[in-house]
Amino acid sequence: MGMKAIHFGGGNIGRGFVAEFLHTAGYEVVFIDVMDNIINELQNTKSYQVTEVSEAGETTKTITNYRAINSKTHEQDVVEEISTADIVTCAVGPNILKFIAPVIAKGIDIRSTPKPLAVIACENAIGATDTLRGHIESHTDSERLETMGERAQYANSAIDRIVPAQAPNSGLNVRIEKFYEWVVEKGPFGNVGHPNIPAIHWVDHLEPYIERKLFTVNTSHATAAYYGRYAGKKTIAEAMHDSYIRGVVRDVLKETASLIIDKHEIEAQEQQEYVETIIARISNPYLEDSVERVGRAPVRKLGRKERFIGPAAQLAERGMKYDSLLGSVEMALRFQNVKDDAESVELATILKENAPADATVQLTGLERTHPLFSAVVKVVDQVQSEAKETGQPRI
Ligand SMILES: NC(=O)C1=CN([C@@H]2O[C@H](COP(=O)(O)OP(=O)(O)OC[C@H]3O[C@@H](n4cnc5c(N)ncnc54)[C@H](O)[C@@H]3O)[C@@H](O)[C@H]2O)C=CC1
Ligand SMILES: O=P(O)(O)OC[C@H]1O[C@](O)(CO)[C@@H](O)[C@@H]1O
Repeated sequence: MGMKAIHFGGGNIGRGFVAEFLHTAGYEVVFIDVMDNIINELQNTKSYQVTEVSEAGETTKTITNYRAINSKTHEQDVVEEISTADIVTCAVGPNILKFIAPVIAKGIDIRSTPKPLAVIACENAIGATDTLRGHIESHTDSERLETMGERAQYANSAIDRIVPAQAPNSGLNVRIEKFYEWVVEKGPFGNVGHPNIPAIHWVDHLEPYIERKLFTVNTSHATAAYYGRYAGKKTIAEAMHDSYIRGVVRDVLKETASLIIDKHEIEAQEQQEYVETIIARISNPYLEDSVERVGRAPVRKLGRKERFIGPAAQLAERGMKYDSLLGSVEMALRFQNVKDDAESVELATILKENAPADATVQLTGLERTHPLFSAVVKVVDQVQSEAKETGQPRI
């Protein structure tokens, strides 16, 4: 029998990144989603196209050999597919992991195949597979936990590829950048060995890769989005074309680079080259990526281990400079009441209903005794005061 991958989330990264590389590696991909339109399209087509766009032109790949199941309406089918699969991946968003865990737990529990299932969460978050595993284990009978390792192995990953929102008439087809990076820890697979997926870079220690990625790509991208929206820019490319915003992004990246070089002993020259690649990537005018997509979910992005507070906290602990990152935090706090973004409404409510220190704790999870805490409280206070004066954040 051929290899089978179950992939949760038939969205942009699901179709344009994970499924592409699973398909190339020879897997049949079974997409699981909760959106009727995506499931229907996947069920009613035999192929879709992934087009890489860059100044060098366009390259198109055709993805075939997939099926799709709606987990909202056909949960038992999903459980059975998981029980005979080789790998489970997901790209649903870090906040959704808890919702997909129960069905994965049921599928793992009834497995009787000799090889354990490989589970790899593909989200923009540190330790996303660990988070998913925690939810799966909490939906597994305690007496079954001891033997879980015979049925499933869990590996964290870092994924990087810019997949903007797609044009409304594009159906399943996805336009993406050429660049990609998929790094996964290999230790958890032990003697069983990791899955054979050529696109994956297997490493012993993931932390340097995921921190470098999150604190360079995502920090700079989100900084451009929040400053860009504040300045009335529509796309990230437009924001990066603005010399002031470009300068701010560079200043922020100097701070995160100093952490990455100091903590992970990455050579300064290597980090500088990485930074230049990322600035070129996020400035790509062919991607038409909106500031709202890249800024989406500001509450998650202001989190303790996330792209701003994560590096700023570590810099503060080391007595190093972090004030440009605070500028990004300030702009993120102004991403309030944005259309179709529930977290931007939640952000506005939290800022409205709480004193600065309480709002800081609630949003960032920073400990009140942390060396970064008072600096963030000041920024929160500043944004709240503007709203009190004008009825809304300055924008
Ligand atoms: N778009 C990008 O450039 C990148 C995104 N990522 C990460 O990949 C993840 C997905 O992002 P996108 O693909 O851009 O988002 P998306 O919104 O295009 O796709 C998410 C998909 O998950 C589905 N979904 C939601 N709840 C579900 C559930 N309970 N069960 C099954 N499916 C469910 C949605 O219907 C949607 O199709 C996020 O964690 C994001 O941070 C990482 C790198 C790049
Ligand atoms: O939901 P998030 O964390 O913004 O994830 C999507 C982000 O990931 C990236 O693709 C980088 O890998 C950004 O382009 C994009 O904004």
